Amino acid sequence: MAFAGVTTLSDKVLSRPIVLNDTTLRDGEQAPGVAFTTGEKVSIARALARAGVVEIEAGTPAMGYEEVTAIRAIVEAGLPVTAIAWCRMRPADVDAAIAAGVSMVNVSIPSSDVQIAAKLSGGRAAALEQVRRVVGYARDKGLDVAVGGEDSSRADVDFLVELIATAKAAGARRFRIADTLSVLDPDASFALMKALRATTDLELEFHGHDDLGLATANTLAAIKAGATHASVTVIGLGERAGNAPLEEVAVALKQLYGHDTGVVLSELEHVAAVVAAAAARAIPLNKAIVGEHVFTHESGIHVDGLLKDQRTYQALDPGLLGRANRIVIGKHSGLAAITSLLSELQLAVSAEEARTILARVRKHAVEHKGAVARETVTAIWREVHERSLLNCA
Ligand SMILES: CC(=O)SCCNC(=O)CCNC(=O)[C@H](O)C(C)(C)COP(=O)(O)OP(=O)(O)OC[C@H]1O[C@@H](n2cnc3c(N)ncnc32)[C@H](O)[C@@H]1OP(=O)(O)O
Ligand SMILES: O=C(O)CCC(=O)C(=O)O
Repeated sequence: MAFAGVTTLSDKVLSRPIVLNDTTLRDGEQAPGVAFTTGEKVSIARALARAGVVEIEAGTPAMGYEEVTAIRAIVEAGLPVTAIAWCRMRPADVDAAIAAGVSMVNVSIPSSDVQIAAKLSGGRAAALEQVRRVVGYARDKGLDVAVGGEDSSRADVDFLVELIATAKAAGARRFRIADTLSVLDPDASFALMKALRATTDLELEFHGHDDLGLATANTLAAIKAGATHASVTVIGLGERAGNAPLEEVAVALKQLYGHDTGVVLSELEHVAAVVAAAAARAIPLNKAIVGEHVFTHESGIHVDGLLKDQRTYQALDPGLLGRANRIVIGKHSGLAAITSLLSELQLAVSAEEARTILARVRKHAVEHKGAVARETVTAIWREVHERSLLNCA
């Protein structure tokens, strides 16, 4: 069966590698009330590695001994991932990252004037000096360095260009453009990334938040404009409304643009379950890609179409994700769904009986709020069928 995608990017854009940096264990854990044990952190890292994720932001060593120990346990698990530690722009944070055993740090610097004024002393010039000093310090210690531009989307663009150039001159390999407060839409994400891409050959990572429900769209736009890396979290776990979900970005890149990030799409449901359990968060039934209901159909017109040709109402192949279509019976069912189910159950039904059964099914769905179980449909069929046999006798 062929499932149609809409390819809007040229092969040239897609042929470069796009790396997803999963920050479930850092920004994801910053979600209110979420607190992973060391065991849970290692299990999540394992599930991510099994899913083909090659970079993870493993935590914030400056938090102290427990966090350093957890990050070290991930590093020592020997997984095929680069574990990155998140640090403030301070040598002491870099020392804590070294104690955690990582080979790469993301050292973060406030980049908007409002954050620089509130969180650092000395203004833009001091921020640039701090980048020179701390990036240089980390490089001298043998670490790979990414610089995180916190609140980049509210920063003055000329200053951002200066910050990126300073990071590069100090030895950083990557700069992260963070839409910390979700002030961008996809057009603005594209324009910002394109403008910055034109100024540097550093790796550029886009870090999108979902306060307006635009994190995935913004991330895709930034990738189209030249981002080499994208921050993601499993089920979008993260500060406030969360981050761009790993499963959405990986599947959208594959489905829309045919781009393979190396993420094993059939593992996404499992990794989502591992993270949801550790975070004590339920996955919404309609959560894109991994929600229980995203391949479930009830409406009569849709089910009739699907029974005739799956392409009518299914663009994303559930098989790509190791999942399958499901049809449920409910208030919105039509005759095609009812007769198809009864035929599958090998229960004979006349056209008139099917109409009566459908009316009873609808009433049951309204009275009991929810899909109507097969056993209930069978019981309704029995009553209706026996009554029509009696009427014929
Ligand atoms: C947008 C983001 O996601 S940013 C990442 C947020 N992550 C976290 O906060 C992780 C969890 N945080 C923590 O455990 C603690 O806040 C710690 C261990 C990091 C720091 O704890 P504390 O020393 O008690 O400081 P506290 O949290 O009260 O304040 C943060 C300090 O870091 C400073 N700071 C904030 N960002 C940066 C930065 N990028 N570079 C340097 N300093 C910074 C603040 O100005 C403040 O400094 P001050 O204490 O001199 O006023
Ligand atoms: O500075 C960074 O590394 C980004 C931090 C972050 O999580 C954010 O800004 O949303």
